[in-house]
Amino acid sequence: MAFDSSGGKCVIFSAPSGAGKTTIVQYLLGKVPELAFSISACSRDPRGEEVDGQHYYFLGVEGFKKKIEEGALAEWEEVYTDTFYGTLTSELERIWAAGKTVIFDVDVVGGLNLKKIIGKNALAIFVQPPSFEALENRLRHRSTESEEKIAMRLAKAHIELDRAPEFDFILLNDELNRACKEAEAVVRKFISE
Ligand SMILES: Nc1ncnc2c1ncn2[C@@H]1O[C@H](COP(=O)(O)OP(=O)(O)OP(=O)(O)O)[C@@H](O)[C@H]1O
Ligand SMILES: Nc1nc2c(ncn2[C@@H]2O[C@H](COP(=O)(O)O)[C@@H](O)[C@H]2O)c(=O)[nH]1
Repeated sequence: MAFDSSGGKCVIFSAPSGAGKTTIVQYLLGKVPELAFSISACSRDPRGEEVDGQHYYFLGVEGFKKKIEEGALAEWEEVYTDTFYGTLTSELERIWAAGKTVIFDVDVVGGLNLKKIIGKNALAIFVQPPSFEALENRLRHRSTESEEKIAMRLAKAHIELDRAPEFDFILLNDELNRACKEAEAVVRKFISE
């Protein structure tokens, strides 16, 4: 579906699974009131404490495919086999209508697609883990995925790490507090420009 990408600003956080983008995005939402989170649609079931309409719109596979048919998604992807994720155009419109800057937590291909769609109104940030070993440890210690899913995410991470130079800014997430402060400074500057 075509939509007016000049309606407001966007900050996109992308990274391989486990790099820490959700942690940093949640920190920013607590610190920068001009930001509002783009709640993605997805086809998977809620995990742990996740709430429908807060963490994701949990549509199931059929519900998600219906949104594709309706042209309701600005971008979407089958991020892992049989699991669809995407950005509803209505989310962007809702947030921009409220006069806020959209903040995204999306995978690397989704982030680059959004950067292309939104153009100069987007700041695309790649969250870089300090090493591949650190990424693997973070994913394991989070204890949310099966071994099979961890292996799938790590295989994808190899390809995603090579795409870091295509982003506007590479944020090293070594020490979390330092990385959050740096992210906050970069985002505040972008919003004020
Ligand atoms: N700088 C850091 N040092 C150590 N642990 C961290 C750091 N940043 C995040 N973590 C931890 O690493 C794990 C992965 O972080 P997070 O869930 O934010 O990653 P993600 O990139 O959003 O992954 P996904 O794409 O799967 O949602 C979490 O348990 C988080 O607490
Ligand atoms: N292309 C998109 N990717 C998205 C979107 N929302 C989330 N994601 C990414 O999917 C994976 C898996 O997430 P998880 O919650 O199952 O761990 C992760 O990399 C997310 O960032 C989206 O709208 N579009």
